[in-house]
Parts: sequence; C-alpha cells; structure tokens
Amino acid sequence: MSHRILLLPGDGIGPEVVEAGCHVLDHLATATNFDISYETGLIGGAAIDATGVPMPAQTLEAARRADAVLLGAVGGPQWHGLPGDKRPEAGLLALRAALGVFANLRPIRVRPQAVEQSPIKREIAEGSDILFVRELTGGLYFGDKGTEGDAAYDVCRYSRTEIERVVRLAADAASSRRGRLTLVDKANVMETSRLWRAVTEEIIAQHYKNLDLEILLVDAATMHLLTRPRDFDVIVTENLFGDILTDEASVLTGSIGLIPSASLGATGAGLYEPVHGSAPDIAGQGKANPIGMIESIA
Ligand SMILES: NC(=O)c1ccc[n+]([C@@H]2O[C@H](COP(=O)([O-])OP(=O)(O)OC[C@H]3O[C@@H](n4cnc5c(N)ncnc54)[C@H](O)[C@@H]3O)[C@@H](O)[C@H]2O)c1
Ligand SMILES: CC(C)[C@H](C(=O)O)[C@@H](O)C(=O)O
Ligand SMILES: [Mg+2]
Repeated sequence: MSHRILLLPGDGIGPEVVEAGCHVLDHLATATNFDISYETGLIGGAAIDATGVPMPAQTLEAARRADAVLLGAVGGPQWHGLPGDKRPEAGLLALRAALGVFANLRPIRVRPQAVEQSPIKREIAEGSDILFVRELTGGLYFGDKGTEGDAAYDVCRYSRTEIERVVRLAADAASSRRGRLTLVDKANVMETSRLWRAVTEEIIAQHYKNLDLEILLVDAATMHLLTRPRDFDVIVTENLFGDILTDEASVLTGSIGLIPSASLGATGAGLYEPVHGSAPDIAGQGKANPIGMIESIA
C-alpha cells in the first residue's frame, strides 16, 4: 500500500527545507522498501500569488486525503499588508483547524555535538530534553477577533474538552518519559488559565497519580526555562504561550532550525513541520538548517 504524503513547501526557506527533507525520506523509503507517493500543494504566500487565497480548497482536499502532511513554512514581508484572514499565516491556521490537530509536540533537545553552539552556558544547557505539548486549535488564535472603531480585539476562549484532551496527551507522554509534567499558565490574571489549572489538577489527581505536576506562571516560566532547563520533562500549555516559549527554548539548542514538530489530532493525518518560520533574511541563500524538517519527517 502506498503512503500518501502531501508536501506543502510554502514560502521563504520552506521549499529549501522540504527539498532537503525529501532527499532523506526518498533514501530511507528506497532502503526499507517503504512505498510512498507524493503530492505537492500550495499554501501561504505561494498560494496567494497563484490563486488569490492562502488556503485553496484543492489543498485542503489533498490534506484530508493524505496519510501525512509535510509543511515547510509560510509568510514573508511581501504579504504583510494583507488583512488578517487573507495573510499566508491564515492558510496554516485553516489547515491546522481542518485537520483537527489539537496537540503540537515540539521536542527541544540539546545535543552533545552542538552544546557549544548554544549561547547559554554549557553547565546550564547541557543535557536539556524538553517535550513541549502546545495546544494548537484553540485560544486567542481561533477566538472571535475584529476591530471596533479604532480598537481591536482577540477573544481567548477554551472549553474543558479542549483542555482535557491535550493535557491527557501530555500526561501520557510524561508517563513514558521522566514522569514530570509542567503546566504553564497565567492563572493569576486569566480566566482561561484558571480553567486550565483546575482541569489539569483534576486529571492528574484522578488518572496520573504517578506524575509529578509542577505549575508555573508564564512570565516566571520564561526565566526558569533558561536558568534550569534540565528540570523540565514535558511542558503543556495553551496555544500562544506555547508558540512563544518554544522559540525561546530553541535558543538552548543553538538554532531554531533544529527544532521539529508533529501536530496530531484524535484521528486522521498528522501535520509535520519545523518550528521555525520562512526566515526571509536567509531565504534563497542555501544556508537554512534543514534538521528541524528532517526530524519532523522522522
Ligand atoms: N510554521 C510557519 O510556517 C511559521 C513559523 C514561524 C513564523 N512564520 C512566519 O515566517 C515569517 C518570518 O518570521 P520570523 O522572522 O519572525 O521567524 P523565523 O523563524 O522565520 O526566523 C527567525 C530567525 O531565525 C532564523 N531561522 C529560522 N529558521 C532557520 C533555519 N532553518 N536555519 C537557520 N536559521 C533559521 C531566521 O534566519 C531568523 O533570523 C513571518 O511571516 C511569520 O509569520 C511561519
Ligand atoms: C505562522 C504562525 C501562525 C505560527 C503560529 O503562531 O502558530 C508559527 O509561529 C508557528 O510557531 O508555527
Ligand atoms: Mg511560532
């Protein structure tokens, strides 16, 4: 049976890292007799230029048919003036929503070979191995948004079900790793965070008594990540905090180009993409680090 892989190279360095990743995948597929077939689709700025929209219906249909979707990156300064729902990034958000991939796994490991590349002191960074589980289809990204006169708003909303499913996934991951789960929230200010905290404490107390649960406020967490990174095993958090904290934590490894991700839902195809963006500052120069893409494929 052929495994259908949808390639969405996107913009900037996206096509460069997807091409590099496919060399590796082709080689492995041949070496192991693993039958794959590729389809390539448009997303982001490339799709806007070709079709006028960041997520053509044809791409969505191909994603729903695929066994896995590999995405490079979307976005770039040439599309920055567009309204929010017409920007390249809106194409990626539509894809995540359509595939229902609510859990975004972002492993951040400091490799012994690269520890000297880290701007963080060796004695702090060495041996860090953190799995972020970022909620991916809720929160501020998908709440009601708009403008009212000269004001603007983005609503942050989470349901108990949305929190439960991703916390359970993170708790399962922690159970098969070092048994430590950290919830990062802003429960001293945000109502959604208070719900995250209540639901998480309940799930851990009822179903994961073996786990050691730590809870941190997000502002302090940004410091702990760079001062005691080895203390963390699995970190679960909401969509926006997860976006920001994983770019921060990537610094431990020496390059955001090293960080892979897998976005998974309850059923259907997964979406596999490096954590970095389209890197317009280095696009077309043949120097983008492809490891994040290659590890996403792995
Ligand atoms: N998943 C995605 O498609 C995704 C993720 C993040 C940002 N973006 C978009 O990408 C565009 C640029 O965003 P940005 O500049 O804030 O973030 P970025 O991640 O593209 O780049 C940040 C910095 O990291 C470097 N970098 C990124 N990937 C690298 C790699 N593989 N190898 C070496 N260096 C690498 C860049 O050169 C840049 O200096 C924006 O339009 C943004 O919305 C897309
Ligand atoms: C491009 C953008 C929509 C995206 C996000 O914020 O989720 C990116 O920063 C990421 O980390 O995948
Ligand atoms: Mg990001």
